[in-house]
Amino acid sequence: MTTDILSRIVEQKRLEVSRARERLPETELRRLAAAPRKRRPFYDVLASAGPSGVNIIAEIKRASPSKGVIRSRLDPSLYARQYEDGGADALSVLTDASFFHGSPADLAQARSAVRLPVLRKDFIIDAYQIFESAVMGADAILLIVRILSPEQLREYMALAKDSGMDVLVEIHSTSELETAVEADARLIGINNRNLETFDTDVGRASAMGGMLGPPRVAVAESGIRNRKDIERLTAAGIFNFLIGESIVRSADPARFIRSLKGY
Ligand SMILES: O=C(O)c1ccccc1NCC(=O)[C@H](O)[C@H](O)COP(=O)(O)O
Repeated sequence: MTTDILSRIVEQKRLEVSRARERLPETELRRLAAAPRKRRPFYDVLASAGPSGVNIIAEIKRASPSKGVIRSRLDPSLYARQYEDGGADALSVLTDASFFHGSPADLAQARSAVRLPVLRKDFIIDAYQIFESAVMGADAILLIVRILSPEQLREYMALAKDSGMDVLVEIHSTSELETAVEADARLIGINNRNLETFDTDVGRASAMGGMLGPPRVAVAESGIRNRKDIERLTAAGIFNFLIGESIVRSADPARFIRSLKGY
């Protein structure tokens, strides 16, 4: 059942976008997206390591295709505040409802509770979703190389930039890394999760992290469980970490984030 998870997610997104277009035409959404909004810098925060030498993007994640429900009764404002108290440098919020039980409201609530920049984590396959992200108040969006053509990747990066949002470009392989570099992505997320088996292997990010240098900044994503994983990756030159499940499952997220940062 896992083999085709990304195709199933993409198929569902196509349906959702076409329904959303019926409710709110793209011309109207674009008009709303053009309204000036103050965005918080995402790339700038992650471009250099803070005093701990480690930046954590802490994720609000209720459920996932690989693990089912992780934490159903999750108050996004409360979690966001705990993440900020623990020293998280940015937030990631899953807004997909069908597979991750998230919502745009989760993003809005989390963002309004803290001063951290917020990444909208979703599966963007249509320009409509970029305007949606801008209206939602996202400071950055995720673009996944595997589900976009190189032309779409460039176009969506430009649209995000026009709306003042940063972009995290996600890759799973060296050939996708080439596509990201050709599109001139500055923030590149190396996903440790194998989407066929759902296994995670931090060795994937540690192998590819060394291939990136300034102004390109690497973010290790998925399967990071403890300080030991972080140390392994910092030794490979990576200092940004996007972490969901292990933070959400911990009894004390603030304390857990401190421990990830080595405090
Ligand atoms: O988390 C999943 O099961 C998953 C399955 C298919 C596509 C994407 C998936 N996750 C999205 C993410 O990118 C993660 O939430 C993020 O990297 C954090 O991962 P983790 O720390 O392992 O929760």
